[in-house]
Amino acid sequence: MTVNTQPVAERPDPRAYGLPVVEQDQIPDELRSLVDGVRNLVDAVSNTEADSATLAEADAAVRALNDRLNAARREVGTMVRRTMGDGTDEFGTITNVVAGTTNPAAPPLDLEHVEGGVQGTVTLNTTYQGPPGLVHGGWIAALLDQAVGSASAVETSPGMTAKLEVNYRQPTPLFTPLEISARVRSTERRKVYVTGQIRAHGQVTAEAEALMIRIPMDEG
Ligand SMILES: CCCCC/C=C\C/C=C\C/C=C\C/C=C\CCCC(=O)SCCNC(=O)CCNC(=O)[C@H](O)C(C)(C)COP(=O)(O)OP(=O)(O)OC[C@H]1O[C@@H](n2cnc3c(N)ncnc32)[C@H](O)[C@@H]1OP(=O)(O)O
Repeated sequence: MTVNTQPVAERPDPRAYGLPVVEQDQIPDELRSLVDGVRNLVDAVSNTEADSATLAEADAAVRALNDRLNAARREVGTMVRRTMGDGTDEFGTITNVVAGTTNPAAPPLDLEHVEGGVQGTVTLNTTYQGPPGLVHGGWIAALLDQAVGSASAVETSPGMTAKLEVNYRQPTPLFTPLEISARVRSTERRKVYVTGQIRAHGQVTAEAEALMIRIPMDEG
């Protein structure tokens, strides 16, 4: 295996690309709590059988909140910097749909840097449902895409997914802790070959092979 782990200083700084950066630990607790509340709200709305009066009241309240929150919006492309458990810094798009800190549509997934890649656990509710009681295949691919991208970013430097092949081995259940992992297998110039897995109850339900292309360092 050829893995060229690069020091943090050699990784691209989003500011060089004109993107604003927010520090993860400066995101207000109130916003984190709101994100969690809205995530639960999406689940509640998706599944509610409340009466019309209750629905109308909820609709008006949500519309009023939208107006208030939209009065102060972040720039599209805002990045968040977080320091991982092992001291390495990682940049992510703040609203990333799979792992964005401020995105209520993102499942509560935290990928930690481990030897050779990343791993994390997530439990998905009906927001992510495809077949009855099971995770949607597109979301399985999205979780794996995020994991392989993150593994490549922490082991080498950030890049774009050029190719992602997903093998669906077993149905992936909702309401079950899913172990997500990804490892860099080899690198060749800007090409990074990564594999990823999702496990439920210790059994692989889906696996991926991906090719990431690292962002060129001399641009910005
Ligand atoms: C955007 C810049 C912001 C910078 C901010 C700084 C830090 C940010 C930190 C992290 C944030 C960045 C991303 C993380 C966010 C989310 C992660 C989730 C992952 C995704 O959700 S991401 C979206 C889906 N993804 C796409 O939307 C890609 C569309 N696509 C392209 O943007 C280009 O297509 C690209 C970039 C892939 C390559 O373009 P390119 O011009 O840079 O590279 P080039 O063509 O020179 O190829 C170089 C070598 O890769 C080989 N190669 C290229 N493509 C190949 C392929 N498909 N199959 C087999 N080999 C391939 C060539 O054959 C050559 O190989 P060789 O070295 O052997 O000659």
